[in-house]
Amino acid sequence: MEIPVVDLASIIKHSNEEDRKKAVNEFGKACLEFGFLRIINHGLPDELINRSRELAKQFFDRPNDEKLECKPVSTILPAGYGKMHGSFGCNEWLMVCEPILGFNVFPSSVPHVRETLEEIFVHLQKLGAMVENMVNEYLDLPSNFLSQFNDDRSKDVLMCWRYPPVAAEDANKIGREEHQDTNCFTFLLQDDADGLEYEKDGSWIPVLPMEGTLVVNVGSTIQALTNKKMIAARHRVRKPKGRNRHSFAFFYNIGGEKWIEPLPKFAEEIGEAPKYKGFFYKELLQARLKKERNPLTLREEVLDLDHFAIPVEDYND
Ligand SMILES: O=C(O)CCC(=O)C(=O)O
Ligand SMILES: [Fe+2]
Repeated sequence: MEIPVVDLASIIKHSNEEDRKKAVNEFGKACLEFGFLRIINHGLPDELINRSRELAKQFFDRPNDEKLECKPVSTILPAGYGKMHGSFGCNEWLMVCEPILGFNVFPSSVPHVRETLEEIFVHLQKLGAMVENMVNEYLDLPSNFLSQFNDDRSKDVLMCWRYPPVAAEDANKIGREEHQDTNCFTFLLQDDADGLEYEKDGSWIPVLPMEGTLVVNVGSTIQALTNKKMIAARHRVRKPKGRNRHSFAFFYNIGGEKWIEPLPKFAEEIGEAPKYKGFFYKELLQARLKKERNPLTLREEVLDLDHFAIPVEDYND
């Protein structure tokens, strides 16, 4: 089933109240029913998107030893270049963090790559705050509740990905393992290579590239806070055929010290048992990151939100 497309023009332009409410409603409903949607008229300039894509591509085209010089300098947030070495292929990434932190590492051989990727980072961060406010309104939470709860922007991350092409016989194999994003909201900018799929009611459905749109998906943190009203849909990426696939994934994150548990409004206050135990966000994140960076991690060591689920039979205890 095609994911919904939500037009954000009325939100960006602060136009009439009726259109604004309509957009908030459509956005919120898509988070409940799909956990995956597209947005149009999202306010990100086309020119900036194209420039960012072009420079990320130029970076990945540089020789290996030059890319390796962009290895992370910070152990807190490993901004910089990395490459996977697992059965899912040698996907490469360039991780960009909040520019003010000063952790970002870029090659001097690609002029303007820093300014450009840090510029799109800031735009995506604003979009994240806007979407968070829309969801806050849709869920009828106290004004600014989510933005006050999620008040640390230093953990936001932009991942620029390159999925290298594979031999013909391997095409269509999975190049990025199925997962839920752990964060609040993710914004995805794909190039024109297909491969992204999301899971709905047990089926895998392609999210085909569509120029002018940004894909948004809900993360596990929002699923837990809403007691599974909003869903963090699983997604995965198939290996590209005969060419590289590039994408940007911007993670509107939350601080590791935040205690995440279903809000009473979506549990006790409406007579529903909480579906998750409380946890510190970092507990969920750490096991995921370990897996991503160390292919030897065993599957059973990887935590996802289900790890904190309260079994149904315990609901009424
Ligand atoms: O490359 C994509 O389209 C998806 C990337 C993704 O799911 C992620 O980075 O979490
Ligand atoms: Fe993801």
